[in-house]
Amino acid sequence: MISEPFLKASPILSTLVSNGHEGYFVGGCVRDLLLQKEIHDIDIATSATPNEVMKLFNKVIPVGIEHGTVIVRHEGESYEVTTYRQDGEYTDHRRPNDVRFVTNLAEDLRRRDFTINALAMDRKGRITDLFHGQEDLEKKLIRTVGNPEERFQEDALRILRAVRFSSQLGCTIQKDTLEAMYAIRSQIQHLAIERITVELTKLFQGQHVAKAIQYIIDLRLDEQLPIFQAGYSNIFKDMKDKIIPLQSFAEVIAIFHLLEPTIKIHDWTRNYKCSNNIKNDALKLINAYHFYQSNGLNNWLLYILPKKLWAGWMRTVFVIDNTTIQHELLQEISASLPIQQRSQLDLDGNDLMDWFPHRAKGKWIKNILEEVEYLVVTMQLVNEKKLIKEWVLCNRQEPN
Ligand SMILES: Nc1ccn([C@@H]2O[C@H](COP(=O)(O)OP(=O)(O)OP(=O)(O)O)[C@@H](O)[C@H]2O)c(=O)n1
Ligand SMILES: [Mg+2]
Repeated sequence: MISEPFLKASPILSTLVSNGHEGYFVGGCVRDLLLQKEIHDIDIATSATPNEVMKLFNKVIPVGIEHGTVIVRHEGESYEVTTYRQDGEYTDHRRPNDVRFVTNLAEDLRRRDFTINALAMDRKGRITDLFHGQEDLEKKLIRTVGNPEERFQEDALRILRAVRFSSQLGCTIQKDTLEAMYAIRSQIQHLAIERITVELTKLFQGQHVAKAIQYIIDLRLDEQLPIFQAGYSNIFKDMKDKIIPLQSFAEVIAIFHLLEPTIKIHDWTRNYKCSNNIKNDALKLINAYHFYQSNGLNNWLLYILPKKLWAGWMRTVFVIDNTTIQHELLQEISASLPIQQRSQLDLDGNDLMDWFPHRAKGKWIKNILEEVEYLVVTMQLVNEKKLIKEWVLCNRQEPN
């Protein structure tokens, strides 16, 4: 029953227990174990106070003592060990205002969002399930622990989490939970945007993303999100029947933009506070998509599209055009490219200045380099300095 990552973490529970405290694996890791899904992080709940936890373990990082969380490092892994607690209200929509430590597991589980996330497991693999979480997992049902309105008022991110879990697990959202989500939905506007972006990323990665998008439309959740708020309800509706699981938020943005070209990539990345990596990847996906639209699959496309974006680009083309592109074809074209990057060109700025000694440095150098690069990549010119020189001297006597 207990799988490898739990075995690796179980000495932490043993240390807690042998020192007179309680310790359990809790939340998402127990849910994912029961679903036989890959476990990414293991969280531990304990009756020990943060100070007690810090005394018991050698390597600790006090990340959020006021919220009861200490990271314990063990055999190269990090584990969040959190004292049993009840959250106060989240008036800033990021963290609870105050946290009250409690002494028993039941009270800690009661403050959690959904029954499927309110499961605990001891080091022997025995499950504590006070709210029929296992039954709901089997029925694939998302249901809040206790009063749904209270749970969503405490943290409106849970509204998006419910939809995200429906995408990841294929769950249906229980009726009362769904009604509360609809009633409380305007609170989403006050959430920190970074938290929303994380949820949307996970939502689009889920195998059942189409189901999640239907919930977004039915509950009109998009009206609470940046940009969509301004009345772009077409975007989710347009993608509903075509969407497939996406890997990165760059693909999500690229698809949003292709469905609503009046909104630029940088509007999405600014509003959703994306990293430069996401922004650059989204721009590359879009450039490659437009180039493909006008020219089809050719050398230049493969030259401008980094290999790490191939899969995302193929998904983008599939969602927008319903066209499947064979990976082997991309592989074949890429392998046949005469150069992979500008530095492999048998020409640089110094060559050009030698060939045109009377011309002042200027934009013409960049223009010729780009032109030659395109000709070489598309096999219209051989990548040999002698031949490139001939071409340049014949064709580019006039500065441009
Ligand atoms: N707004 C939230 C966020 C988290 N939790 C509780 O804290 C646990 C851990 O939170 P987190 O790691 O953020 O989510 P997971 O459910 O573990 O999902 P993931 O697989 O994305 O980590 C959840 O299972 C849930 O019990 C909650 O009640 N309310
Ligand atoms: Mg987790």
